[in-house]
Amino acid sequence: MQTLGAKSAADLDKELMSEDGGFTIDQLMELAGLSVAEAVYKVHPPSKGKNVLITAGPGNNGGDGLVCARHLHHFGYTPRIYYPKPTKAAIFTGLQKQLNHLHIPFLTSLEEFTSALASSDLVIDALFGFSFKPPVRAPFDTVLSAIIDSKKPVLAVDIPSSWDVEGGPPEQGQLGSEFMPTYLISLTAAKPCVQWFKGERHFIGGRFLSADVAGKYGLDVPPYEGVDQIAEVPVDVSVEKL
Ligand SMILES: NC(=O)C1=CN([C@@H]2O[C@H](COP(=O)(O)OP(=O)(O)OC[C@H]3O[C@@H](n4cnc5c(N)ncnc54)[C@H](O)[C@@H]3O)[C@@H](O)[C@H]2O)[C@@H](O)CC1
Ligand SMILES: [K+]
Repeated sequence: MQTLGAKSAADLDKELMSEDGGFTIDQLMELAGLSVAEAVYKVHPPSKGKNVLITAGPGNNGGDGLVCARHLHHFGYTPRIYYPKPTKAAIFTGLQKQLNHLHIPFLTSLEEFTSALASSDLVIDALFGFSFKPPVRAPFDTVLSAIIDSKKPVLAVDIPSSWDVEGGPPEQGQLGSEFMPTYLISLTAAKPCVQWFKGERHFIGGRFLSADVAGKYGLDVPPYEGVDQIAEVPVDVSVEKL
């Protein structure tokens, strides 16, 4: 599988959002969050349990989680969000307003989060993506530990939180070394750390890349079907870094 290394991923983002590329971050985040919600529907349709807990971090990975929560509501789920460090930039405050209008609860304390975790059917890990720098700092250390200890099924957004985009899980003994989400959705393209992913199912959400841009970065376009924003790809494959 071809994967985007840290530098290529950054270059691709820059290109997409350049004057010539024409995309905005709001658009890419919306597409990302929609892809995540579609992946939820594939791995865990509402008939398997509607309680989805979204854990959102302070950066754009967390923003993907917020967008996903909105779509999940419209897909018939009962999302709840733990967003302990809300970001003040307009894109995030706008998403929070949208969620408030839908009466989607933001859990306000660690106690509320812990209790919601116990009763959730699926957890969305939207804590950190490709800009994570170890080690995990408070309060997210407690959040990630609780998710791991809960043994609930987890769908990780873009990168399992605490993993390095190229290096994969942290060293033995560090928080996250034992973190193996059940499901993963890679956004735009898979990253090299997918070689350590041994969960059940892996999806790519990048059905907006032009053939020209995919070709320029050497990316294979996965087999998107129908109106799907996502395509499932095999787990446990060998990886080539672009
Ligand atoms: N083109 C893009 O840049 C897009 C990115 N998207 C998503 O955005 C992600 C990357 O977003 P960002 O670059 O904002 O960063 P991340 O969301 O990966 O994380 C960075 C944030 O986490 C904090 N942080 C980093 N290390 C930490 C640690 N050890 N303990 C506690 N906090 C820590 C930083 O202060 C920063 O607020 C991608 O993985 C993807 O999910 C999507 O929204 C779509 C478009
Ligand atoms: K994540």
